[in-house]
Amino acid sequence: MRFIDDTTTVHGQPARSAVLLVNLGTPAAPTAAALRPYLAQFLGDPRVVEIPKAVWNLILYGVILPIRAKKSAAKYASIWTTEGSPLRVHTERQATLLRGWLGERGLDVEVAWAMRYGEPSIEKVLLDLRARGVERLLVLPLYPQYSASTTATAVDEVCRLQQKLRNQFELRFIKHYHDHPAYIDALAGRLRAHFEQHGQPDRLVMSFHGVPKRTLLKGDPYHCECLKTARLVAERLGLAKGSWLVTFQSRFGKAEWLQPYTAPTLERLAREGVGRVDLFCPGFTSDCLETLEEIALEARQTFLGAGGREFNYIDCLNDRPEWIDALATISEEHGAGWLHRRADRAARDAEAGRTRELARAAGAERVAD
Ligand SMILES: C=CC1=C(C)c2cc3[nH]c(cc4nc(cc5[nH]c(cc1n2)c(C)c5CCC(=O)O)C(CCC(=O)O)=C4C)c(C)c3C=C
Ligand SMILES: [Fe+2]
Ligand SMILES: [Fe+2]
Repeated sequence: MRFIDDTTTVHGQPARSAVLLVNLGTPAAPTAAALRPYLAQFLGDPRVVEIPKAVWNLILYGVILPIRAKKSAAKYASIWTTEGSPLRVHTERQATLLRGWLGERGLDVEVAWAMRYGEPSIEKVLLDLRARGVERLLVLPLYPQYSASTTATAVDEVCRLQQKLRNQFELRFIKHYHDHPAYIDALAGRLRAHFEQHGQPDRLVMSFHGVPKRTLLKGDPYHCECLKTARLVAERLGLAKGSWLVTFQSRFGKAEWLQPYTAPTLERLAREGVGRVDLFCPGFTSDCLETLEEIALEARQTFLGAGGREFNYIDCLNDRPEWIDALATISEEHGAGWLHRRADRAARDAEAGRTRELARAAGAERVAD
């Protein structure tokens, strides 16, 4: 048996740590050709669509992909930037900034980022970290609320690769941080800044990505975690009861998803005479197709078209300092006493030197230079 790290593992590298940010993934280009493989991988994941493979593959390849690839490509084209897909741009920026923040806290860690679907794949990034001597890996999915369709599949994928490594990582996973004070503070800070600039709306809508309702009935805690996040944010800001509500967006397929749905709720609010709605998506840590197109463009039209007077979309946390600080705090807490620190770097380097000598003496072929 040949393990996939057999060509990358070397002896005598200083032990290193890394934080791996994992996000959902995004197509490489806003075209139907790029959407097809991305959607096929995403919607072909049995954690995402829980329909028996034989049946689902017929529907996916026969009906969904031919239509959706084209439709979604047009939507992506409407939000694409000169730097690429917003989700990718924000995720990369978060990783770069987080590395600096962790360094300031005395940690000696790399920060890598990977996508569950598309590129850079978890496989590619893990092998790269392996080759560079990363030993301890803290996996931080960029989903504050745990769901089987997002967090669990990212964990599955890391574990699938771990099975293929001769020299495995020492792993820690962050399951969720939907109620972590640093995350709640970052959300509250984002909203406070918005209200200071624009005043208070008649209604604040906090819209989360939906999931099929049956996953809640089967025990997925996602719904409860979304509600808790929203309640804690409202409490932190002292929002009056009735001035805010939670909705769920991005429904896919015909089955019932978590309710209330975002778009029909906006229509109802407009019909009831609510003049100004501000909409925030606390579960999305980066702006992406689902916020920039579905909410900032489409939902706005829905609300205004139904008679609403003013609709303000509030940007996600993206690269806001409070958010990067929260990511640093969450990483530091989960990696306490475990993630390597700058202070012991020299000792680790010296130790690696001794290991190299012994490996050479034992005739090991691959030794770090
Ligand atoms: C059965 C289908 C889907 C489930 C379940 C689902 C859960 C889920 N998704 C996110 C976050 C994001 N989803 C995004 C895009 C997206 N989601 C689905 C379907 C399901 N999501 C599709 C088909 C797509 C692709 C676009 C489209 O064709 O509509 C994105 C944006 C990606 C981007 O490139 O910008 C995010 C982010 C969560 C958090 C979640 C469950 C909790
Ligand atoms: Fe989604
Ligand atoms: Fe959508």
